[in-house]
Amino acid sequence: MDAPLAVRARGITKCFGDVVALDGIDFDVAPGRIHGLAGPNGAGKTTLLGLLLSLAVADEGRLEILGAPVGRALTAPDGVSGFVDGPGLYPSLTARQNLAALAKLGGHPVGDVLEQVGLADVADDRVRGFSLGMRQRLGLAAALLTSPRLLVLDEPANGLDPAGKKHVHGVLERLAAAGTAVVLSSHRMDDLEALCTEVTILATGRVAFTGPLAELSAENGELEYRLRTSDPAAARRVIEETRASIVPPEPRTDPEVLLVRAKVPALDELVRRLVHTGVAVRELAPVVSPLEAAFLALTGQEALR
Ligand SMILES: Nc1ncnc2c1ncn2[C@@H]1O[C@H](COP(=O)(O)OP(=O)(O)OP(=O)(O)O)[C@@H](O)[C@H]1O
Repeated sequence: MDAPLAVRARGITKCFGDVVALDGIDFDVAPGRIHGLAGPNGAGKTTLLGLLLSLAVADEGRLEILGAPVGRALTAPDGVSGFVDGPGLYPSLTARQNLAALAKLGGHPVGDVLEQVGLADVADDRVRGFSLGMRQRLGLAAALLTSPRLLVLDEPANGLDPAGKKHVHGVLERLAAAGTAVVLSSHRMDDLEALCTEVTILATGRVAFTGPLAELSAENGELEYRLRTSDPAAARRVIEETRASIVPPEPRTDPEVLLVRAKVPALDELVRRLVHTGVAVRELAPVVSPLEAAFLALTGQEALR
């Protein structure tokens, strides 16, 4: 029999007084997937992650975690760990002491998880002196102590430098490859694109999109691209013969660069024609990534060029 879904949410609603933080949320996460949660400030991401960790209880709807219905108890089901609003750590204790305090609840050796998140060298330093990125990594280490089958992380890349981010992404990818489901929120669309195969986009407490990232790809809509060629005047003439269109330039746009709006098939046709005409393509890149474009469209926000 197939393993149960790590998360199955149907019609989840959560209010705080008059504020409807979540309004009929449906979404699924299968084992071994890294599922990204995106949405503007106040969209309900942290509230949803909190429900997955049993930090709060939904007002309405049905939530199943690792195949079992979630009741009203405010304790995370076995196999679930993570954090929202930053990891809870004791600043006066060292990294190792913080984990040792938590390890009483869990099974994984403290030294192993410190090694996994790249904090072995500072294991005996007090957390008070840790940077935001180091605290995030220590929070992840704490979540790994129990070898979770569902890992829930609110903005785990917050404060991480590029190397730290790469390291943390590697840890999460290895966990997912071993069958752990990871649900994480981020405001960085590039991080979500690098790490996740599926996303849920929330807008004012509702699901604007949930599913594979590939479904949000450029084929579903027109995107704007920066096009730099060896001959902008000739390129402009070629564009006019295709289904692509030229976007009027902003005053500060480099005159060598044309902004082109097109769907992927029209873009393919354009590149073929440019090459055929002897115009070299020196740069062709989306102004915003397909995920960011979808995010902005679905949440009613404007792209900045
Ligand atoms: N404990 C609470 N009491 C009252 N209102 C709350 C509480 N927690 C969340 N809210 C409200 O619920 C809505 C959703 O908040 P939530 O923190 O889940 O959004 P978010 O998507 O995580 O936002 P951000 O990106 O800013 O972290 C907001 O309107 C927020 O003000």
